[in-house]
Amino acid sequence: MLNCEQKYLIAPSILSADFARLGEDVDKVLAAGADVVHFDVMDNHYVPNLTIGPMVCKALRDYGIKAPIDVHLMVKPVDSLIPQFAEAGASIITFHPEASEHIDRTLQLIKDQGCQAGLVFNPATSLSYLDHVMDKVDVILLMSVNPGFGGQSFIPQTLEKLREAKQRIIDSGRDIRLEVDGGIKVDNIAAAAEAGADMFVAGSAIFNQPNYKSVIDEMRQQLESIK
Ligand SMILES: O=C(CO)[C@@H](O)[C@H](O)COP(=O)(O)O
Ligand SMILES: [Fe+2]
Repeated sequence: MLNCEQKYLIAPSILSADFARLGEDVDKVLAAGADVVHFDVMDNHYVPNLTIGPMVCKALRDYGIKAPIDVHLMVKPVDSLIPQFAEAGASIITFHPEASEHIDRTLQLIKDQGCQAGLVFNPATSLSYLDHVMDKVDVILLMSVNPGFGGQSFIPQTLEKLREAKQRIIDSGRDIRLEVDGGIKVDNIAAAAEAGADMFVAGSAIFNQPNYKSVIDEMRQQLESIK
């Protein structure tokens, strides 16, 4: 599960990792200081790309990965995959509200499986989906790109949406993580944090550099600067 004590969490997206050596690469990024493994699941239906499923999540656990695994489901329908990911060792499962016929039921299903639950908002998806389910949400994930691919550019309007989501979290009085995903780099992570984010997904910014530790250290320095 997520470490609630730690103010900011860095979650490398393994979409940009070396799939031929996935266990080693995930070990390497965790040893470099990452907190959470962000695991992007795409079905070539809800999004135009096809990635990895529960077997790969289980393989990472069997390999010895102990860090929280944050499963970002970009699939439709979602419910049938939830027990499979919980069984495979997922810690957090998030899904897009447009991909579920019954959002409250899907959130409850995730929690019943012993995982933390979250909703994911595309750039043009309204936060009003949160209106009646704040009590069931552990994580709110705002996409700062359209889902489907790594390596896209951060959409600046996300900053205003992060502020709105943060206000909703404050108003709820609950301890909810605010995650941002897409185009996060050393030069914009502080702006996302200032707008309210406290969990940062970064794929290409970390895995496309030879020294993961230096990127993660620079990201933490940026976050330190706004404390
Ligand atoms: O969910 C997604 C894309 O749909 C993300 O998790 C990306 O994989 C992040 O990659 P970068 O934008 O950081 O390269
Ligand atoms: Fe993601």
